[in-house]
Amino acid sequence: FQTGLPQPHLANPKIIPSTPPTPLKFPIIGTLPDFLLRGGVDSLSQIYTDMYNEYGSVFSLSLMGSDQFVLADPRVFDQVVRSESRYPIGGGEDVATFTQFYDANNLTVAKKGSSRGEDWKEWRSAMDPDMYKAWESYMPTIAEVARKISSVAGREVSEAKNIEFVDFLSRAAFDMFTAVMVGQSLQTTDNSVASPEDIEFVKATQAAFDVTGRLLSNPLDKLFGGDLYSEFNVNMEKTYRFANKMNKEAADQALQLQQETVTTNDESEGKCPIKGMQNAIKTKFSNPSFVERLVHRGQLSNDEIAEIAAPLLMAGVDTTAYVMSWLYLNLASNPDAQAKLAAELKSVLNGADLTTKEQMDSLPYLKACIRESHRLTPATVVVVKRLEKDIDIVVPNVDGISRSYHIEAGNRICLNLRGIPMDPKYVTNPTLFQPERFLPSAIQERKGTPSEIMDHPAFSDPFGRGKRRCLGSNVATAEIMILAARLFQDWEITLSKDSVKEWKASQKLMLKADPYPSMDVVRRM
Ligand code: HEM
Repeated sequence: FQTGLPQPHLANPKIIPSTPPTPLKFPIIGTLPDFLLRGGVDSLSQIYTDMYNEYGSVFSLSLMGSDQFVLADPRVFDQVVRSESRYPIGGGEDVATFTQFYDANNLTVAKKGSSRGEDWKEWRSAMDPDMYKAWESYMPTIAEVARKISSVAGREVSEAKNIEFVDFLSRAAFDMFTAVMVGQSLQTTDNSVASPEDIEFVKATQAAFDVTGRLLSNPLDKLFGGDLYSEFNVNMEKTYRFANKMNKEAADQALQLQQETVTTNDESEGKCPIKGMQNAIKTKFSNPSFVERLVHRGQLSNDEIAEIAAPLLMAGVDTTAYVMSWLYLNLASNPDAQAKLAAELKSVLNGADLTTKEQMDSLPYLKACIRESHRLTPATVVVVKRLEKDIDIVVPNVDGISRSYHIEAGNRICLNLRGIPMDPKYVTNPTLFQPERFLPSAIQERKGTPSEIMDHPAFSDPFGRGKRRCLGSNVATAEIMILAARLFQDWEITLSKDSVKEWKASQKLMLKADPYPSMDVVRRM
């Protein structure tokens, strides 16, 4: 790799059409034997590092009919992102458990989110304003929930030992996201108030999510996973029913309130409905929830708003929990980094909640911890794009020669998050958790050097690239930062003395430390 890569095009005679190196490939099972020999899904992280070390910047693998073309360089990967049409294919389309459930239950609006073409575009345009763009407005709500979560963390995890810290994080993700969605938190982190029905809801959602992960990532479960499909359906049904009811009640309430307010204002505003509506929104909904915003926007019916609850919860809760689980594991394993973070939080927030973007921007060490956690322990090993049309990918100047690779529509192109980010040529001491490498001064220092590649946006977060980038990326980032800002101001989070000392990154729907060590949550002095 070189910095400032030239960007040759295919007419350049120095570009050699090539095929990517790949392990021995068999009919139907593809490169599965090599994959299993390298350790299979339980060694996924290591496999992508090992293959990068063995094959270099480009290689391919093929698991049970699913071909992957794996790139190390984000600038090369961006050729795929730049070639996206108006309607790129999203990852959701491959999640068969969900799409089959939507089909079987005739859930047309939910299905649109993981489809493509105009259906997806219409769905995404209905969601974007109130989720992707309005993220900042949810910060105070999230901060209020984070405060409640933090107030019971020590009791629930360490004193009463009601719950392991990693499960506490999952429930925290639930509490925060339901508050964004319907305006009030389910408070599943607090055993003294959580209803058994709510806890059941969390468990069913996690179970559906985990089964989906096994079916998606384990090529053997894909073949022999009949029972897993029925396990998925049982849990998904529970989740769907609960989430649907939660959203429908919130939407109906919002609509009723809106109608009442409009009527009241009609009387005082001489029956001007627009003025009445504006007043309704100003007075009754000074900080509306996502569902209330959708109701006010009037693009979707209340039944449609209810239908999207389960898919969004599925997409938004456990994903956030997985990412947080690595962040807290890294900070518990590196007490010095945690102490520096606590010092930054104290000096910037001085006990206050994190409620504004300006505060967020004044917490460079917290941002660096999140960024470094994503480098060292990403929740997924690759960023994936499925091709809508054939493409010729040009990989410039490997061995002094540029190569082009013709990849056909329908195949997957991946950016390897375990290649360059773990390569000592680009990152010093890559196996260590060192947030300092992502402080603004360090980023500035590596400008113009080969290591600058680490600061490419495709490496910077786990939310994907291009038009199908995660709908909830901004809200999830806010949730992660706000909760960390609260918990690390209030508590010291450490690995329990008798806890396991080693774990591996095991593949569920995303990677999770397995076994996840026990943690203690002790009041910070
Ligand atoms: C840290 C937490 C999260 C991670 C790591 C994550 C990851 C991702 C990734 C990688 C994609 C892109 C898939 C693709 O390229 O097709 C995606 C899409 C999506 N995410 Fe997230 N996500 C997170 C949180 C959330 C939240 C909170 C929501 C709730 C709104 C959400 C809703 C979605 C939806 C609806 C899509 C599909 C977007 C589309 O196809 O247009 N995610 N997510």
